[in-house]
Amino acid sequence: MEELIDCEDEQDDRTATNGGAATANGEEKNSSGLPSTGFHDFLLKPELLRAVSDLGFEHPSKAQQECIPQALLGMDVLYEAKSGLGKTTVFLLATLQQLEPVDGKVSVIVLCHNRILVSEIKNEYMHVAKYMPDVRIGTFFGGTPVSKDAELLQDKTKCPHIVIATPGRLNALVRHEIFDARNVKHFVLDECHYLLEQLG
Ligand SMILES: Nc1ncnc2c1ncn2[C@@H]1O[C@H](COP(=O)(O)OP(=O)(O)OP(=O)(O)O)[C@@H](O)[C@H]1O
Repeated sequence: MEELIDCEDEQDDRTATNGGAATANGEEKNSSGLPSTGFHDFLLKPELLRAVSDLGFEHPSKAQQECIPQALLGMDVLYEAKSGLGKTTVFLLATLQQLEPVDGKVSVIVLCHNRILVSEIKNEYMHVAKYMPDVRIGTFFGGTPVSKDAELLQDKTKCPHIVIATPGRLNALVRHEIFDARNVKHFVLDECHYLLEQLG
C-alpha cells in the first residue's frame, strides 16, 4: 500500500435518511473546516457530474473530499465513518472515473459480506453510471447456479467490467478458473470489518 488514509469514526451521530444526503453535504463541509468544493473540482467525467447532479448532490461530503482525490491518484484508501456519510459514493465515483471498459475484462471488484449489500451496491452503481451505457455491472453471490456466472464471464459481450460479489462465490469462481482476475485494477472491500471478521 502506498498510502493509507485512516480516519477514525467521526463521532457524528447524525444519521442518514434521504437526508443522509443532507448529512453528507453542506453541514459536513462547514463543520469539518475543509474548504468549499464541488464535484467538478475532482475533474470527473461529464457523465458522472451529470449523474451526481441528477441525484441532487450539491457538495461532496467530508469523506468524499478526503478520499476521492486520493483514490483518483491511485492510492489505497481506508476510511471509517458512520453510515450515511457518503463512503459508498466515494468508491462508486472513483472506480467509474478510472474505468476504461474493455470487452471480456473485469476491471473492478467490490467485495460485500452479504448478498443484500451486493444488490444495494449494484443499484447505487446503476444510478451513478446511468450516463455510461457501455459499462456493464455484474453481481455474483452464493445460492445461484455457478454455471450462469460462468456463462456471463465467458461471453466477451456480456462479461461485466465491474463485479460486485460475496467472498465465497468469488473465491469459488477464481478457484475453478472461471473468473480471471488478472485485469482487475481496483479492489474494494465494502464494510471491511465484516469481511475481515469472516476471515477470522
Ligand atoms: N455529496 C452528497 N450529497 C448529497 N447526498 C449524498 C452525497 N453523497 C452521498 N449522498 C447520499 O447520502 C446517502 C448515503 O451515502 P452513501 O451510501 O455513499 O454513504 P455510506 O457512508 O456508504 O453509508 P451506508 O453505509 O449507509 O451506505 C445516499 O442516499 C447517497 O445517495
